[in-house]
Amino acid sequence: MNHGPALAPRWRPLAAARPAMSPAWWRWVASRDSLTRRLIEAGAPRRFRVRLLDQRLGRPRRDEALALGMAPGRLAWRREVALCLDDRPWVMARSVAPLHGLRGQRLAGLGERSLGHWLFRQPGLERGPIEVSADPAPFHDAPGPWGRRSVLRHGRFAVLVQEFFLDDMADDLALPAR
Ligand SMILES: C=C(O[C@@H]1C=C(C(=O)O)C=C[C@H]1O)C(=O)O
Repeated sequence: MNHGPALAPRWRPLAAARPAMSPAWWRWVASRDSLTRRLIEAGAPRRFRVRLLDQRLGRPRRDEALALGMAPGRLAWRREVALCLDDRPWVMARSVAPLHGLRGQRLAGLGERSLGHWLFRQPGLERGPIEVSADPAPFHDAPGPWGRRSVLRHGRFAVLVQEFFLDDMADDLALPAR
């Protein structure tokens, strides 16, 4: 699902996006607990599944490196997934973790298990500020109302999680367009 270099999304603080956001979408975009869990609950009885699209070591995009405070030339672990309900993608997610924090972590073995499922069981997990974009995912061409990103940390481990909600999710849950 990679379409080569795409424009970086323009990110704004969550609060700046609020006036343009419906209360229904605000509840999704501003939530700070596990999105995986929320999708499973909201999607029931549909079956939740993580579809692994790409997972490899590589350089972060420039905007990603900046968000993580890492030098852009350094290697990071990158993972792109579609979070699906009954095989319909509802959210496209791309996660980027600097390699130097990865010691002892077993992310490569995650496969089609949810990153959030593992992450939110880690003690002392902290989530940084959420930023929002109305631009489409730069790694996938399905349209959607909102994207968001934040850095999650525990100990030396940091991961930038970027999640783009798709129009199909809005349709299935009868959410407003924005
Ligand atoms: C960060 C979470 O994990 C979700 C699962 C992901 C994965 O498996 O790669 C990526 C982004 C998430 O939305 C979460 O559940 O909040």
